[in-house]
Amino acid sequence: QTEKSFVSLDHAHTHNKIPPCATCPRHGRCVPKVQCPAHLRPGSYNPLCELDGAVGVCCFTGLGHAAESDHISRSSASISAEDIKSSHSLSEKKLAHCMSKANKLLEHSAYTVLNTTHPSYGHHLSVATLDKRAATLGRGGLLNLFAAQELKARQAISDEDLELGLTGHTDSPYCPPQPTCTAPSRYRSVGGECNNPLHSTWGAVHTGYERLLPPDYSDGTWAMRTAMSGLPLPSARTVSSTLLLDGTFPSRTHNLMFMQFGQFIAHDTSAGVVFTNNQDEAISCCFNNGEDILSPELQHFACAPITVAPDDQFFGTFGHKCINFVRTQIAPADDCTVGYAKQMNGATHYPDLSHLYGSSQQKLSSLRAADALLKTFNDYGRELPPLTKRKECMTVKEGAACFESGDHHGNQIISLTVLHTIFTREHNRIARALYKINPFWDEDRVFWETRRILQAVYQHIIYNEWLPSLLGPQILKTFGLYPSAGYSSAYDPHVNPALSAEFSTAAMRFGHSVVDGRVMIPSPKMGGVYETISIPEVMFQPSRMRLRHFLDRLLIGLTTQPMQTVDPFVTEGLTRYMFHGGNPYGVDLASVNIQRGRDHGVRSYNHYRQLIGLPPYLEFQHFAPSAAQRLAQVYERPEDIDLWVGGLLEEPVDGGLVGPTFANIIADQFNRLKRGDRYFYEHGPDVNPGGFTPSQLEEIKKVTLSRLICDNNDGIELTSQPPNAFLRADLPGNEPVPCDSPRILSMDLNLFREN
Ligand code: HEM
Ligand SMILES: [Ca+2]
Repeated sequence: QTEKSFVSLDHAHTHNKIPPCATCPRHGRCVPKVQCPAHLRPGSYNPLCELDGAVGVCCFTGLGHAAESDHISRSSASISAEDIKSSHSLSEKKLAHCMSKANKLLEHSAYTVLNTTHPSYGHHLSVATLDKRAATLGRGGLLNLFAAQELKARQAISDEDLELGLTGHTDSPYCPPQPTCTAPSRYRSVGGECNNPLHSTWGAVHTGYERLLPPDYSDGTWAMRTAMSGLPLPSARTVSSTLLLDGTFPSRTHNLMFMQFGQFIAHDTSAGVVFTNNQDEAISCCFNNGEDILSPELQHFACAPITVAPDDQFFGTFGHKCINFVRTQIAPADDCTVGYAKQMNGATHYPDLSHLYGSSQQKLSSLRAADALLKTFNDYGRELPPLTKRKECMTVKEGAACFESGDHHGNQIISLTVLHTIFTREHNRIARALYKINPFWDEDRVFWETRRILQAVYQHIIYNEWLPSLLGPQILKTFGLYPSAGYSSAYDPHVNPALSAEFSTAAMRFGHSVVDGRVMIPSPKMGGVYETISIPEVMFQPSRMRLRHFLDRLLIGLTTQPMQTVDPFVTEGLTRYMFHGGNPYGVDLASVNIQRGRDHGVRSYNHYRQLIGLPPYLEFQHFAPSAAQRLAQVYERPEDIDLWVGGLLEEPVDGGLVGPTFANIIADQFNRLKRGDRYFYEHGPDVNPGGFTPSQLEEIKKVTLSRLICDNNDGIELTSQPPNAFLRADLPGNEPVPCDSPRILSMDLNLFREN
């Protein structure tokens, strides 16, 4: 009874027609609820307010979890020097113990190292980094975490302080090196440092994901989430196989290019870095390729294998009881404080094409060619990304091609490799043009100017084309995501742009639901379909890129073929056969997503409903009847439901593709990636050291993804494009037009002539 009345009360609160106050008292700011976690805290004072046609809350704490008064009264609470000293020495001991155990495991490599022919190796390739710096920082992150655990055990930090992040005066044993930021640079740094002059590491590579709500670790610091009852949660595989079935529901409006560009953005902004063993090899947590869970003595401390039930309809038939899963490394806090675990992002958080240019100077140098160009592989006149010598592909076939990229997973699926190709070619196209326009510029100048322009073009495509067709008009307005007429005045140096754990482990993974298990390769000249590819055949196997007609045909296919709708249906290409290579089974991405959310301590779905101002679902019956029964079959209580699962079950918001919970989490993220990025393309020279002139900005804003496709295809079969590259080509008004049509504008690079 009490629970029910809480729901209806909350409902009334959300749907108040006229918010009680239009302006906030006491210098509070009116923000969307998702950006003010304090409004959920008992006793917190956050009156409602009007926000561009939506209801927001007056916020006094910003994105911090703690209420205003907590900060003032408790952040200065000091912990005794004695406690800090012993926490440091104990954490050193604990780390040494972990490392020595990990070293011992090397002696049992037949069990503890993942076989490179196993499907999970493809998963490993997707989430490991080759950057040596990550390992050093990851070790520091662990050391600091162990210190926090020790302080908690001694009750020197209370559970609540830990949860609210009130450890500001607690020195950590490891302090990450700080970048030195000299005079503001006209160009974004490669690793994302020095964007914000006051917080030089905000948004930089190898820093932690932030969170919208305090974590739900079962020990308060790092242990995987458990059920409300304290029992283990249902196996991620059981949730996946019961709730996330295969099914084909093509979108009536959006095409596969929308899906593919989404993954492209995801890889730019998010690349969780998993632990590797002490020789940088892939860790195996399963026995004999999945026959069973590895015995605890042989498990690496970062193992969190997914249990497969014996009656599993798919993996059970192979006698599997285990899906490999390795946890994400922890990033040390840049202000040298201890606290709960924040996972490490191996990409720069900004959408800055770090997956094209790399997130380190070293990587960038390896990708650069002479004359300000990016290296390419000239395949009989067709420019492809450079071939890689690293073992990055899942095939050993003679003549197989595999390509380099700024990150390490440009080959994950061939349609992604296609976008890497288009952006590599666009870089080289712009660089060649700038050389002609500014013949006195040196090579470096041309390179960095080209990168600056291409990053702007790409951000414009995200904010002008991709987001609007994802989120619907109301959310775009509320979160200020529409491009402006001229410069934007949104920059706010107090906004941390870092990705949220909720965005990267759940909301942005809506994309896994829109993947189609089959990609049609049309045959434009003959009409009809030339080939239908089952997607696992082209994961880490991009050799078809070398076929003369392939790129053009796939580009046409991606704009023609509908994507799948956002719903609880995920193709078997991802849930059964992903990365199968030569094996009859692959990895289940849906269970990996669920396990990753638990690994990152993401709270359960209901917490985020409340965060965005919706009533929690306290009974399974609150969900659609088809889902309710299945949910009740696997979860003990509705309060246990994983965020990614709950989000996929929602009906889309008006004019958008995802439900309100994902829409708010995604909108918050892109709002912070705009307001918290000094180099955001629309920010003028008053704040942006790389700001464009008004007329240059006007040119940049003419560019669409269709323009990029028109300018960088092979010209063999592709001569026209739908004006909106993310909508189906058979949608009235979006029929393909010739590439020189005024409906697909070009930017005039002459505006970039230096006088
Ligand atoms: C096209 C086929 C795709 C494949 C094979 C694929 C595969 C994967 C894999 C293996 C991971 C790592 C999972 C983990 O260990 O946590 C991942 C992560 C992720 N995927 Fe996908 N994905 C695909 C498409 C997409 C799309 C279309 C989107 C978005 C629109 C997307 C968004 C993400 C995000 C945000 C992550 C988290 C990245 C990180 O921080 O590690 N993916 N995907
Ligand atoms: Ca980036």
